[in-house]
Amino acid sequence: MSILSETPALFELGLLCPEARIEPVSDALQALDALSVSVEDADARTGAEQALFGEPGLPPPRAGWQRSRVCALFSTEAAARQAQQLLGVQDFFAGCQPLGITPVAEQDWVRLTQAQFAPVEITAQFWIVPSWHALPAQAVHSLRLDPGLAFGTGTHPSTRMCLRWIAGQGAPEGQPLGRVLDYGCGSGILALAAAKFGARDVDAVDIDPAAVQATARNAQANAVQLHAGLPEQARGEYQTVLANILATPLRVLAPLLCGHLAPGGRLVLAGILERQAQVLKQAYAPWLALTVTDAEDGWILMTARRH
Ligand SMILES: C[S@@+](CC[C@H](N)C(=O)[O-])C[C@H]1O[C@@H](n2cnc3c(N)ncnc32)[C@H](O)[C@@H]1O
Repeated sequence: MSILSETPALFELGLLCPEARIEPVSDALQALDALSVSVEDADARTGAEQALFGEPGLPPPRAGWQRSRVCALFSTEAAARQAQQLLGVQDFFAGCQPLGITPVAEQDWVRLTQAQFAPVEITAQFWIVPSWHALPAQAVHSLRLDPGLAFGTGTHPSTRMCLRWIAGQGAPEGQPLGRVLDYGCGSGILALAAAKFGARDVDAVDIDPAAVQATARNAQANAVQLHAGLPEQARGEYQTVLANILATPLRVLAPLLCGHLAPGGRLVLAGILERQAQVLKQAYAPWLALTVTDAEDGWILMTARRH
């Protein structure tokens, strides 16, 4: 298979739907054996384009746009045409409009997807590298991580800042990480990095069971020893507590995270926007004094030592 050959392999049914119809129409398309259903802003790249904001790790605030283009892929033209006919007679289709059925050239989806993920440079010597890429020649330290269901491939500024902080502990001015807790581990990327940079015992926890599984798989792929589990599996005191979540959960988690810090231990928080620094400082003030120690693209890293 080539990345783009001329053979039409699939058929795309396009529909224009108002926001209130997106969910029932998408559900019906899936029930009609669509191979995939995607939703886009029908007014994208026009003056009427609407932004849907969601902080990383959280779903967007709404199911779709005022006018959404819903695209469903079918394996045959007949299946796409039948789906269009069946949808056309449903009550919930009122206000929707078919945009037509178009053949989609056969593509090598795997290669196309892989091509979008390149190695990520954390420091000149520390790289996050997808499994299908060769290691960059200058990579002294590396983690093998593929994009998956759990957050954390090193492309987000918050993750990168945490990774830089961890890598800095391996530098001459750094300090041993000791026992490490990665709270909200996602793919396990911070826990894996901590293990690579000398942590002696690593616990990685997340409320999402898919993240726990991904962390265990990624640990195996990187030949790293760690304990992945749900939050209640964080036990006792740690010399390093890492939490890249978001400002609101981090505020709520202040007593819990500080309760896990050993005397002299260090707390590293990320997932925080510049304007949220003060709120976080106040929330943690009863236990320790957070300071901003790194910043990238409007996101900040906050760290503190427990006395
Ligand atoms: C932004 S991702 C960070 C993933 C990874 N640690 C990184 O640095 O890229 C945040 C993770 O925290 C998890 N999470 C959110 N709220 C949580 C909570 N209250 N307790 C534990 N994990 C939580 C989410 O499921 C998600 O996997």
